[in-house]
Amino acid sequence: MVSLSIALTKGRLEQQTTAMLAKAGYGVEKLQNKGRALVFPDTRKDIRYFLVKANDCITYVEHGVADIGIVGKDTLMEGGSDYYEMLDLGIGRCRFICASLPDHNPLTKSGHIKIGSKYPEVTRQYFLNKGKDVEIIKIDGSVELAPILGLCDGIVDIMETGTTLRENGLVVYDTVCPISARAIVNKAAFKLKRPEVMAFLKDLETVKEAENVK
Ligand SMILES: Nc1ncnc2c1ncn2[C@@H]1O[C@H](COP(=O)(O)OP(=O)(O)OP(=O)(O)O)[C@@H](O)[C@H]1O
Ligand SMILES: O=P(O)(O)OC[C@H]1O[C@H](OP(=O)(O)OP(=O)(O)O)[C@H](O)[C@@H]1O
Repeated sequence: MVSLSIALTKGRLEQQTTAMLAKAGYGVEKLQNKGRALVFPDTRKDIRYFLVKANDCITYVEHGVADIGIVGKDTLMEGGSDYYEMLDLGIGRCRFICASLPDHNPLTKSGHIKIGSKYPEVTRQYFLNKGKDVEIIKIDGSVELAPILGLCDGIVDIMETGTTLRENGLVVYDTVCPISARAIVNKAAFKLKRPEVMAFLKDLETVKEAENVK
């Protein structure tokens, strides 16, 4: 049996995660040159990686199929809690923002407001803390469209470069919180495979610190 199983989030985090693993000395060539395969043995260490959607990364870790998962803080904030969040990797940096059309600040609008988001729990918590009477409309993508078409008074979404908001004429009214990728660990694996888990996290932390020094 392999010593560690690691679930990696596919998509935007994939390339930065594999680059970090390569810098840490892991054998991720198969991940870097993949076709449609989903499971990848490390070519140097007793590790296997698999690529999953962000929400599924948490599920695999919670069920112990993955000992470790690499996933965005946005996904962790939205659901699941049966794992240990061990390390901020400092990659996949972006932020949650509240945005809308110019002169349509949902934060200063009185009474009932409608907010569109892919992240209903993050949105609920954010507006609850602000004491607003909010109705959340769950949207699965192209969230910026919703206030433009009048579906809602504003959105809570991820912003990285700001290009999507700008090109759609929306403005940021507030930053909810910063986001970056985290390493999460299965609770049983943390006890039963502690030396392997800690060695892996230490290797990634060393790369993160070296990058910060640059
Ligand atoms: N500009 C960005 N937009 C969205 N996510 C980003 C961005 N920059 C970094 N991320 C991080 O990358 C993770 C994966 O995002 P990605 O868009 O690839 O997958 P997704 O949210 O499942 O979307 P899709 O359903 O389009 O595949 C996010 O959860 C977030 O932590
Ligand atoms: O600030 P920017 O650099 O423009 O990035 C932010 C955009 O990227 C994400 O969408 P994504 O591309 O994942 O597509 P989606 O709308 O289908 O979620 C996010 O929801 C924003 O729309």
